Amino acid sequence: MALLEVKNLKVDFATNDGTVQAVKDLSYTLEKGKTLAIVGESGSGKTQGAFALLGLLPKNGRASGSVMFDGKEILNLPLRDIRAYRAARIGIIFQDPMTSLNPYLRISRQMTEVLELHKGMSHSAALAESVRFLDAVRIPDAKNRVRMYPHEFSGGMRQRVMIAMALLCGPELLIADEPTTALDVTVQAGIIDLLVDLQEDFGTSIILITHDLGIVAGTCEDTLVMYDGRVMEYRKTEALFANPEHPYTQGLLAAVPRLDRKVDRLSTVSYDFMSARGEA
Ligand SMILES: Nc1ncnc2c1ncn2[C@@H]1O[C@H](COP(=O)(O)OP(=O)(O)OP(=O)(O)O)[C@@H](O)[C@H]1O
Repeated sequence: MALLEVKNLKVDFATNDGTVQAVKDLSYTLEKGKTLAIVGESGSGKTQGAFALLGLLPKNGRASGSVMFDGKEILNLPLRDIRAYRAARIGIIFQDPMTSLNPYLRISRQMTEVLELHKGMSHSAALAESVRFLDAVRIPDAKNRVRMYPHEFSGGMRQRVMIAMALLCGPELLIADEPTTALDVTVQAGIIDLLVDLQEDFGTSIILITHDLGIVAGTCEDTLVMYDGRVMEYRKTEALFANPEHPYTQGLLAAVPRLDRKVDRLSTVSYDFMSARGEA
């Protein structure tokens, strides 16, 4: 059974000028432990299509269609029911870590609260677990840094903290919405590499939302290309890169560093990543 099955998802927004159809028809399937990239230009409906799964749409938004998670319909569940899925079974990381991190609370407090609430852990066990997760996302000196406030971390480190928080309760699915867009290129490579490693270690399924096809190759098994709220192309990433069928995908690929230079690009990324390990 698939972990996530999205069928004919639609998202509409009521505005003063009428209805905006942000997502017109979105269907895909994600198996356990697999990684799917959802790619498309700004405004194509990637984010709202993911927010709809978790009941995170803005107030004027309405979703219809079907979202089966682990065999159960979760679309439009009452808030208290969908909250049981958020964090515990489905984690989300945003482009800007400060969307999820409270600037006024130490990281330790923010992480331990989640574990105490969702896992019923004692404070000392939750603190030890928080340090373990900060270690897992390669925050040096996690034992001491856990006491810091978000602003005391660099952008790349804050993104790592948010990944640690999203993984804390062992979610089966992690939705990463443009997780590296705000970061510079070397730090981006480190974060993507980290996600791939964590996916292997924790067996978490990942949906990676991005406008950048360049970070998808070598990261995600499947790629779904969205344009104007619809699926343009949905295939194995390798096949899509080798032979893009849809003219829109061909255009997106043309905007990525040239395919015939792919090997150069990848080796540059891995080189950058080595130096990025000591980053931030
Ligand atoms: N609250 C809202 N009211 C009306 N329209 C909205 C609202 N939120 C989003 N939209 C519209 O929905 C469409 C899809 O937005 P969405 O954020 O999903 O795009 P995206 O592909 O994720 O783009 P980006 O990469 O810029 O985040 C856009 O046209 C956007 O203007």
